[in-house]
Amino acid sequence: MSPAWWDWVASSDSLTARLIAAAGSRDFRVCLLDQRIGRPRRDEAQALGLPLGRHAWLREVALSVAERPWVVARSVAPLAQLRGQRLDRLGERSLGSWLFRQPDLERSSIETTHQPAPFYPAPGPWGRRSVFRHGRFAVLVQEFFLDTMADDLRLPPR
Ligand SMILES: C=C(O[C@@H]1C=C(C(=O)O)C=C[C@H]1O)C(=O)O
Repeated sequence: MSPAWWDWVASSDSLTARLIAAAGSRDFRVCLLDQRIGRPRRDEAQALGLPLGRHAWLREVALSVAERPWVVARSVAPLAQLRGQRLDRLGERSLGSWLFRQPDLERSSIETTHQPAPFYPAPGPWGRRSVFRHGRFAVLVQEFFLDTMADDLRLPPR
């Protein structure tokens, strides 16, 4: 992995904050693609230790700069621990804006992939996923960096 991509893919602080900084004077927006209660994919359920077939909160967004999607993300949270967080009201506020306010937030190690986002038909060099935990709450966050971001920031191919 090139150092330029390592700075993005391996970063453990807020991706939203990094994208806003990289956007400079260009508009940044969280575009809500889908948010519902549904069944996670097998790999998502396994990452969360969730029994197969169990329902979860699913959220898909595109993090866009000047109307161009740079990152698409899909987050999965088991329903049982979703008491009181009211994440269904997030709308187009970043999930990170809530997560990184939690004082005891923990993040698992970050796994990477070259596979494109299964929920969004756009190519990109890297994807990553990690599990955030706050008390009993857990959310799997999967983020896919797109070629549009590489082009706009003149990042290397990988
Ligand atoms: C976890 C973060 O939140 C970002 C925002 C998301 C959302 O609004 O659904 C999902 C994944 C992240 O890219 C972050 O900013 O690091």
